[in-house]
Amino acid sequence: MGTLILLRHGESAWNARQLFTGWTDVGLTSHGEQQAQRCGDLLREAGLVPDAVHSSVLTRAVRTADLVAGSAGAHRARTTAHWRLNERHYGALQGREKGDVLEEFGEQRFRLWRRSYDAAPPPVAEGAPGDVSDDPRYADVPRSLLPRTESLADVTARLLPYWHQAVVPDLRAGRTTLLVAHSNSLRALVAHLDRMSREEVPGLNIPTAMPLRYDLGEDLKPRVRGGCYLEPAAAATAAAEVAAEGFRSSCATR
Ligand SMILES: O=C(O)[C@H](O)COP(=O)(O)O
Repeated sequence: MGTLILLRHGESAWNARQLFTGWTDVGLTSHGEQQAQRCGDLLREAGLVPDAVHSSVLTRAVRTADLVAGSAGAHRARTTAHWRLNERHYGALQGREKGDVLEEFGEQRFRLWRRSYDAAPPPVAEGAPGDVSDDPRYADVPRSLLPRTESLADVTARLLPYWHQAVVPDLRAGRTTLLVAHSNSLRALVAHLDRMSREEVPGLNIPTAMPLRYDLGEDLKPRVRGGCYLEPAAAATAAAEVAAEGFRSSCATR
């Protein structure tokens, strides 16, 4: 089996402002671009130059994948972008500041919407910003499959067909396979690979631009549960920062 590298895109313009993003198509900040290039360097130094690259269709992931492949020297890698790897559709929360949502709805609801397995935020209304049914980028996707909100369970259900049909064959062919996606599409995949219980899922946070290596057996079971970050200490710090998003310190200024 080839090695799997999971990577959340570099910092996006809306990550920097702590806005719920979901399917909103925002670009990387210059810091995010640098992070992506550095990830490519890390992969090259670790001997993990990708043979195959999969990303979502959202610009922040596509751009990250390009930058990583470029700096890793993966010039012959086959790259594919697919909507099934997109971020979770964050429904009516898209565009809202995380701290404001926490303040308005309280911690319990905020945590439920953000980190539970089953709960979905309120959907966007038909035709409202965030409704992608008329977006030409998704013209080939049956309308019934295009979400207006999603729980992590919904993300898992739409992601797994792509995982089995497109990513697993690369791994079985022995390819080093880079999958560039998002906070919640990666949480869905990690929870699936690690066979996480519902109770474990809320504690899982994926930092931006931290390559996470998985070596899987023929049965697709990870050899090391949770995988191995190439930079474990930095990844743990960054994951704790992700978990704390929305919770403003008492001396924060707005
Ligand atoms: O879509 C988003 O808002 C970001 O990708 C992060 O999502 P998170 O708050 O669930 O980590």
